[in-house]
Amino acid sequence: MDQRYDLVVIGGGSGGVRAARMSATYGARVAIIEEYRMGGTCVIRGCVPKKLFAYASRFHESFEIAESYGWSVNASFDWSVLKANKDKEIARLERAYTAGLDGAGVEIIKDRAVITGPNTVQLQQAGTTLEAKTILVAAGGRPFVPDIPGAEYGMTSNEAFELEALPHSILIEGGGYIAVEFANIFAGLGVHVTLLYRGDCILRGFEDELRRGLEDGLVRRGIKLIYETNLLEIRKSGDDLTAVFSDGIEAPFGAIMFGTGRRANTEGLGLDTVGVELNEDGTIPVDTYSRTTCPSVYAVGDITGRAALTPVAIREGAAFAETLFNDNPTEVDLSQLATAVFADPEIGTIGLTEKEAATHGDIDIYLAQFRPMINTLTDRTERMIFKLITDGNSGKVLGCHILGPGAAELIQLVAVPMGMGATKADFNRAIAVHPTAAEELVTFKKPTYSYRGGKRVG
Ligand SMILES: Cc1cc2nc3c(=O)[nH]c(=O)nc-3n(C[C@H](O)[C@H](O)[C@H](O)COP(=O)(O)OP(=O)(O)OC[C@H]3O[C@@H](n4cnc5c(N)ncnc54)[C@H](O)[C@@H]3O)c2cc1C
Ligand SMILES: NC(=O)c1ccc[n+]([C@@H]2O[C@H](COP(=O)([O-])OP(=O)(O)OC[C@H]3O[C@@H](n4cnc5c(N)ncnc54)[C@H](O)[C@@H]3O)[C@@H](O)[C@H]2O)c1
Repeated sequence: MDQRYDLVVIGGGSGGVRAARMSATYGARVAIIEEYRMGGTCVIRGCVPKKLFAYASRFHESFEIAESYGWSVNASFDWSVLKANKDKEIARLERAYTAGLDGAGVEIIKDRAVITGPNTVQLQQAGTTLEAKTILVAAGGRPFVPDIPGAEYGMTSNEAFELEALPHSILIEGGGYIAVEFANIFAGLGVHVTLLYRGDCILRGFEDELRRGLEDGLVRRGIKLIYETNLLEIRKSGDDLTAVFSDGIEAPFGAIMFGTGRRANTEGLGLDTVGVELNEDGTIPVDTYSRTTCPSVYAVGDITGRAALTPVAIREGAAFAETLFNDNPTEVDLSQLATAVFADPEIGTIGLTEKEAATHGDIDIYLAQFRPMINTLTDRTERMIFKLITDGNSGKVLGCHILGPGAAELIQLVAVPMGMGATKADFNRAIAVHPTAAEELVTFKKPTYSYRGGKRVG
């Protein structure tokens, strides 16, 4: 076999697959190397199975509301059915990803790759070496587990997707996306959940009202929150695990999960042999064309530490292929990123938070908090939140933050006018769709309050 390629891609996840497929479509001879399953984190043990589990966990709430609308529901839940159906769907997606690469003429290699030179990649099992004009590193990341005694008894999101049975209770450490989303999933499926976070409120960096609103939602769903505390040790005690906390308290749980962040898969990849510099956290610094410090080596996706989101990895992979194999230099603009937290209630967010915007000049804040209509026949007091942040002079929308049902879908659409530089007047030109929650975005008459000269007024 002739093993010389225009491009060798390391990692068959969101970024690598998109780059490989597009580059091959533009006529490049491409090989992609994947050591685990084609599709990577998002498809196999990230966004997709997580969202399927989130759907499963939400039926519980719907059944509760249903009674206020006259329905009687006698429901039970079987984890093994959900797990089997999830596995089937993930296997289908994996086949679809493989077929897409095949169809584009990409050579798929199942092995572990190590870079051995600026133009060579070694396959660890096969023991052979591939030659490539360009190497694209799209090897993603893996869960980070704090180094504490008994950490091996805990699990991460990887194992949470493969559980044979649900635990009776779970302690989840962390206050970010994964910890919060999994706390919701497990609670919605009937597990007693405790969320342990070292800070003073979940989702640091998100808009304050949304953090507090989601926190209320978690508590309402029976999730116990422990703040400003760390997990110091895990001990096995019979079928359970004992958690030892930094305040000296010990408590038993059916399972313990770490949602304590992720690290780039740069270790043992041979990057040092070709002079690719790394950031302190192990990610690969790249320029706006995804170039590393070695001219023949590029990097996209989570491994670059830009933004660990699937659509970002895909956009970076596509821009790489455009630049190198379609003679169309394309930079990736990550200045306005919409993102969602698939919890209950849901968060959708884009642009500057109030705190960030207030340091940029005069701004106006439009804030609405109300019970979503579906709750009105129920005794649920939970509120929906819409916050728009606009430039005090031009009216340009700088940030939009939504908490409540459908927030992820809503923020996707808000991202379009915001990308076009829309102002509040542009939003107001749209006639409301009634009765909807999102009509708030086009019917705000005047700011709820403002900042002038960095000080809050009104
Ligand atoms: C639980 C969870 C939920 C998530 N939910 C969302 C969400 O809802 N929305 C969202 O946008 N993002 C979400 N993400 C993030 C998203 O999954 C990642 O941003 C995305 O998968 C990154 O793609 P990537 O191509 O950079 O890397 P990956 O998808 O991680 O792919 C890297 C691949 O490289 C392989 N690999 C690594 N080293 C080697 C080697 N040496 N040789 C061969 N192969 C190698 C790995 O096996 C892996 O398949 C979630 C992540 C997790 C963990
Ligand atoms: N809905 C989505 O789009 C989605 C969902 C899941 C993951 N993701 C992506 O994956 C990335 C990783 O998610 P994540 O939740 O693992 O990371 P994260 O950075 O969002 O959260 C990590 C949490 O762990 C805590 N932590 C870190 N080190 C710790 C330690 N030593 N001890 C105790 N606590 C510690 C942090 O304070 C933080 O609260 C996210 O940043 C996001 O980009 C996105």
